[in-house]
Amino acid sequence: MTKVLITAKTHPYLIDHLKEKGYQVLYHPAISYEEAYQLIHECAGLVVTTRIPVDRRLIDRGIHLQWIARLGSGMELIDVAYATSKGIRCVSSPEGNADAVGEHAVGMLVALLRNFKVSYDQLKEGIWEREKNRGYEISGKVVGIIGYGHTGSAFARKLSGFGATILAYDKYKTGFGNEYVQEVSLETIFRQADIVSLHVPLTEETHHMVNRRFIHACAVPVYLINTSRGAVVHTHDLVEALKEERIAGACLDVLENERIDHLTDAEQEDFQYLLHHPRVIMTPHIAGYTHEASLKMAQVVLHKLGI
Ligand SMILES: O=C(O)[C@H](O)COP(=O)(O)O
Repeated sequence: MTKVLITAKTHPYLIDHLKEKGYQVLYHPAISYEEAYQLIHECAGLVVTTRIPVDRRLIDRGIHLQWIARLGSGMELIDVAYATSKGIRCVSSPEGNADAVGEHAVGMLVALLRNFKVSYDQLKEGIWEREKNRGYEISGKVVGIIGYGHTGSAFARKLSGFGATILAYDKYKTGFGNEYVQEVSLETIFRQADIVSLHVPLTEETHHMVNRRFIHACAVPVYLINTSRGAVVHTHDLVEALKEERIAGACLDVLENERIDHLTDAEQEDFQYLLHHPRVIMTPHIAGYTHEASLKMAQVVLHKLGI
C-alpha cells in the first residue's frame, strides 16, 4: 500500500480522503525531524508545515518519494529546487489560508488603531479611559501593500470596504490593479503610505527588507503590519525606530525568532520592548490558523495532486 507521512496537525478530511483513495496514512503530527528521517524511505507522499525542514538529507532518504505537500504558503524550509531536480513534485496551498491571513491583518490593524490592547488592559485595572484611547480610522488613510500574492490580495479585498486608498507593489507581478487597488512603485508606497502591510515570502532578497534604511525612506512614520515572516523585518531596527518615533506602531503576527523560550539576551530585550509598547500588538503566528483554513489547505493540496 502506498504510504503518506503527515508531519503536522491537519484537518481529518485530509486523512480520511487519503485513506479512501487507498493510501496508508502515517499520521504523526508531533514527529521530530529524525523520526521523519526514519520513516521517509517507506513513503511516496510527504505532508508538511514548517515543523520540520525538508532538506537534501531527508529528500535523499525518501527513495520512493513522489510528492511533497505543504499545508500552507511559505516554502522556505523545503528545498524545492533539489526535490524537483529529483522528480519530486512540490505543492503548496496558499489559496487555503489567504482569507484567514487577510482577515487577521485587517483585524490587527483595527485593534492597533483603536487601542484595543491598551484600553482592555486599563479596564482590567479598573480604569475607564476614553480620551487617551481616542483612535484613528482606516478611512481616508493610504495603505501600501508590499507583495501582491494570495495574502496581499486577500488583505486588499478585505480592506476594500474601509474607505482607504489601497496601493500595492509587487516586484514580480504587474497588471493586477483593479477597482480598489492601485498598482504602484515601491517609491510611491514610501512617499504616500500611512500604513504598510508585508506580504512577501522569506527569501535572500526579502530577509531584513524592512530595516533602518527602509524605515527612513518612508515619508511619515507608518504603521507596519507583518503577517509574512518575522525575518522580513530587522527586529532591532524596528525597536530603534519605535523609540525614535519613526514608526507609528506595529502589528506583528510573526517574529524573527519564534522560539520565545530560546531567545538570546538581546532578542529577549527587543521582544519585551515590543510586547509592552502601547502601539505594538502581537499574535503568535496565528494569522493563517483558522478551522476553515485547515480544511481548505487540505482540499487545495489534494486538488493540486489530483488525489
Ligand atoms: O506560510 C504559511 O502558510 C503560514 O505562515 C503558516 O505557516 P506554518 O505552517 O508555520 O503554520
